[in-house]
Amino acid sequence: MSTMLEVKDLVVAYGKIKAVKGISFTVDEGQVVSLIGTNGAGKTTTLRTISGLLRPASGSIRFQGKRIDETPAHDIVSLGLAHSPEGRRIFPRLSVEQNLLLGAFARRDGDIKKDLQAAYDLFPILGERRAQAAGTFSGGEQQMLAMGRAMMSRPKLLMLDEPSMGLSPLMMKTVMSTVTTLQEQGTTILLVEQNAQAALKRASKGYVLEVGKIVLSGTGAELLESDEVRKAYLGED
Ligand SMILES: Nc1ncnc2c1ncn2[C@@H]1O[C@H](COP(=O)(O)OP(=O)(O)OP(=O)(O)O)[C@@H](O)[C@H]1O
Repeated sequence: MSTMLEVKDLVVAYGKIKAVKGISFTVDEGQVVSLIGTNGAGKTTTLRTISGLLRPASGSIRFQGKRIDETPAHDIVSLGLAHSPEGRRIFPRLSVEQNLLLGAFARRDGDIKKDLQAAYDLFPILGERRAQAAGTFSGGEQQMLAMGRAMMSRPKLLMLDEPSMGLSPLMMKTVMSTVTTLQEQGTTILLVEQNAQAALKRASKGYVLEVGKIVLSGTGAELLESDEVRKAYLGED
């Protein structure tokens, strides 16, 4: 299995405050890798840095062997790395379809219609409501839209920032089972979650982030069984 993403000794700071304090991890092709941690652990900061929206203070990020830590964000999308952000960040006044098309901005080929259909196959509600203003969608529907939009760039690696946040258990199940579907279709996934159970169940590999440092790693199953994870993240005594 080849390494798709390699993050090495990554440090990210906001002014004098270090939010990420020297983390290293890898994502292999075809895997779902989960990064879990509580509020403020540095999960979003890590994803935003990989996407090129923030610059590291030190360390390196390689995507398919190529360093990307100085590459502009739009070029990173073109290389095949997409980010579905926390809080979804959809465009509320635009229609569902217009939002999806924005996800294809970096594409130059002519298959965009086919990919729209693939997004509608993945989440039928997006197709049924393609002309509806996205701002009128529920939280779960907006999450589906954000994932569909990220898939429109045909990513090799999809990064999902807390897709389960604020969703009903049923909606969460739908969104999470899509993670498995996308993996089966050949997409590699880096999943950031506070919901350790949902994220680790699906993960080939997981990392636990605490105040900017990786404190534990292992297979998803190993982490779900570990006492530390059970106590801190699954609320067990
Ligand atoms: N723009 C910013 N300016 C200053 N500090 C920031 C900024 N964004 C995040 N931080 C700080 O960096 C740390 C890591 O934040 P980050 O959002 O990466 O955590 P997180 O693990 O994604 O948390 P959450 O699950 O709450 O989203 C926190 O202490 C946060 O307050």
